[in-house]
Amino acid sequence: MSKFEHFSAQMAIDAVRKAALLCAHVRANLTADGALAKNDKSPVTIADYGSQAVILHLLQAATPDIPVVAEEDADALRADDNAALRAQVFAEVRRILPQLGNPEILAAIDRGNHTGGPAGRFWTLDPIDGTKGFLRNDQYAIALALVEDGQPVMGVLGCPELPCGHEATAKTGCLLAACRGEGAWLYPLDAGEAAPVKVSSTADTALACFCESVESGHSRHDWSATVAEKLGITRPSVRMDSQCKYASIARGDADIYLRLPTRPGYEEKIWDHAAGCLVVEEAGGTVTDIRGKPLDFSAGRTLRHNSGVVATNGRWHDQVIAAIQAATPA
Ligand SMILES: Nc1ncnc2c1ncn2[C@@H]1O[C@H](COP(=O)(O)O)[C@@H](OP(=O)(O)O)[C@H]1O
Ligand SMILES: [Mg+2]
Ligand SMILES: [Mg+2]
Ligand SMILES: [Mg+2]
Repeated sequence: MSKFEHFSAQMAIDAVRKAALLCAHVRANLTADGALAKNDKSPVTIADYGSQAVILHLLQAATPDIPVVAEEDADALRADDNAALRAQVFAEVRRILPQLGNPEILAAIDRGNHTGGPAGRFWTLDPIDGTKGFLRNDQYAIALALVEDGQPVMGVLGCPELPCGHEATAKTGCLLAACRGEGAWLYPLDAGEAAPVKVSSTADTALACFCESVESGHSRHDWSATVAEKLGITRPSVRMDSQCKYASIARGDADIYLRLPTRPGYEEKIWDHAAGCLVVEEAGGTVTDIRGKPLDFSAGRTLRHNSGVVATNGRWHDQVIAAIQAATPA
């Protein structure tokens, strides 16, 4: 791995940790006026904006020439109607980066407008993945990846509500990081030593544990139930918000992650998958779309050449793809 990648991985981990502090503080104090509905009706909160401001400011300082594809922009925050929410975003960001002025915070959020594409390097950020989970006090993730010539080469997943291990004493909050060709690593979210992670070695699909979105609007639960039946899986699915599902596959907690399209034409967003996909691949797993095609991060802000997502421990990925195809709803 190049010196640049080592440097950018350390910096990305540090940026995600800082954003996680902001998210935890917002969540502990969140009220109904801390969220807005975007044009597509999906929610966005003080913490989504704050996390994006913190990370994009730090990326600008460290890698000023690398553009960013991020989920949010500051348009709604600038509206007169949202003055109270805007003030809360400013206050939360300054708890983490006290020197930042209001215009710099808005400018940092707006740095995420790159179009992506096949050539060169860009960052992609989901400041909070699983905003609906965040609002429900369930799982959420902060996902940052570096994409080079259409391939994720470094990825960091901050998972503030995911326990760091299986022991009863395990701390809540972990972070997974991967660089292409270097494996995947698990860190405590706050600070501490890294340990390598590996996908499960479950050899029989019937014994697999599968996970999917909590939201039936994001992944078809009836379709996945039929797939599970075809694979002989008897355990019910584990429903979990956010890229914590990728973290679960990478750590071997679950064996299959199914994201089955709810409607034709929905294009998955690159920030919803880049970091998670690399972490799973580097932990030894396989990630494709529902037809078995690799995810194509070179097509812009979305995965428009793909449909849905399937991540597994890699042992019987083709069998899972075949079951999905055989169970395609009418
Ligand atoms: N119809 C749809 N199909 C698939 N994903 C969708 C979707 N509508 C929204 N999403 C994405 O689902 C993500 C959450 O995934 P999950 O259900 O696994 O928690 C959202 O990320 P955000 O929460 O960052 O907006 C959003 O980008
Ligand atoms: Mg969103
Ligand atoms: Mg997301
Ligand atoms: Mg998001």
